[in-house]
Amino acid sequence: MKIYKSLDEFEPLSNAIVTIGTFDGVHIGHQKILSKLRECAAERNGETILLTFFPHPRLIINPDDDNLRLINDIEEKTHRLALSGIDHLIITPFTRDFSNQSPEEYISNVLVGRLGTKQIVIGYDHHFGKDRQGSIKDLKELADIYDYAVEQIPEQDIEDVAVSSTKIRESLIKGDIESANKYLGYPFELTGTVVRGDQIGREIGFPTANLNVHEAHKLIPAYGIYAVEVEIYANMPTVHTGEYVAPQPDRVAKGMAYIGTRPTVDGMNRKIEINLLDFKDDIYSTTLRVKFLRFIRHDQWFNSLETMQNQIKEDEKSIREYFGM
Ligand SMILES: Cc1cc2nc3c(=O)[nH]c(=O)nc-3n(C[C@H](O)[C@H](O)[C@H](O)COP(=O)(O)O)c2cc1C
Ligand SMILES: Nc1ncnc2c1ncn2[C@@H]1O[C@H](COP(=O)(O)OP(=O)(O)O)[C@@H](O)[C@H]1O
Repeated sequence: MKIYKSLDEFEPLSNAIVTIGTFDGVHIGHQKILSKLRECAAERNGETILLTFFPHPRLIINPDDDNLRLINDIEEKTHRLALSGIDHLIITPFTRDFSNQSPEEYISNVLVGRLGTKQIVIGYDHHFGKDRQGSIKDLKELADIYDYAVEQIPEQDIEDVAVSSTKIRESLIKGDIESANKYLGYPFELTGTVVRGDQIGREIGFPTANLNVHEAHKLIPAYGIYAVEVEIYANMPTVHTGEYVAPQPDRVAKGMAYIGTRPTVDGMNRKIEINLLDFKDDIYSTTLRVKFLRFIRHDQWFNSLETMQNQIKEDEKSIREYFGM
């Protein structure tokens, strides 16, 4: 997969098969659309393009909107799209100028002029251009003039996307990781940098890497303890222009993740902390990609560090059992 960080970097193709959208989650609903895209490209001997936006359009149109909760950060999404077999991924900044184009300007400048679209694979509810005035009707009306075909994604497939997104969000918020992962088709992930905490962890025999999640708008699962698999990257490259190279973790480990406010130590802010099993190295400043596999229990207040420590030992037992360790 080739990555472009703006439309300006892209040379129009002679046979572009295009879809457009945010694809947050790249879940099983999205997968169906992406396989449709690949099928269309195979039939026409074309190349697939996915046009997506970063930052998320809602943040540009509504900068005060604090309700956006993303299932993927941009690196996670890119990785998932690469696995889905997309040929060209264009991640274009969603600016006001971009969004102010009329529907026809958008079709002629972007779809035809910039991409070389020969077929657009899109849902009946897709809107584009100034004030979202453009619709699939405009795409169909202008198809002959601009010489491209429109493949409408069946309504049921669009419905499946909405259902999957909703189920994933609701499941994560409840801590139902198994359901979320079923709808994602892969384990839900958090990616972040290891920062310093209060150094209490090592005192109680459970050092915990404190995770500073990269994406400020990322959806964080329910407070509680989880069985996780962790990829450790000394340097995780950020998404850049050119051929996508999947980042290779320097190490992988299994562990227990804690999400909560640490009521036992009078914590105030939400923390995400990971204790890795059978591990004892300094990993400050590394990047962790944490894959959530199972919910173990809710966050709790304990009347002493010792009672909490005993409970954490029980958590460790359950998690080792889960992993068969
Ligand atoms: C498996 C696990 C379970 C935990 N459960 C709780 C809990 O139920 N209540 C709580 O207040 N803190 C809980 N913690 C968080 C600890 O309070 C925290 O790791 C400790 O204060 C160390 O913080 P530090 O990394 O900033 O030093 C848990 C941590 C782990 C690793
Ligand atoms: N098994 C382990 N799991 C997680 N972190 C570990 C482990 N062993 C050593 N460490 C290191 O210890 C740090 C966590 O220790 P801790 O006392 O909890 O300090 P802090 O409060 O700064 O997180 C981690 O950031 C990591 O560098």
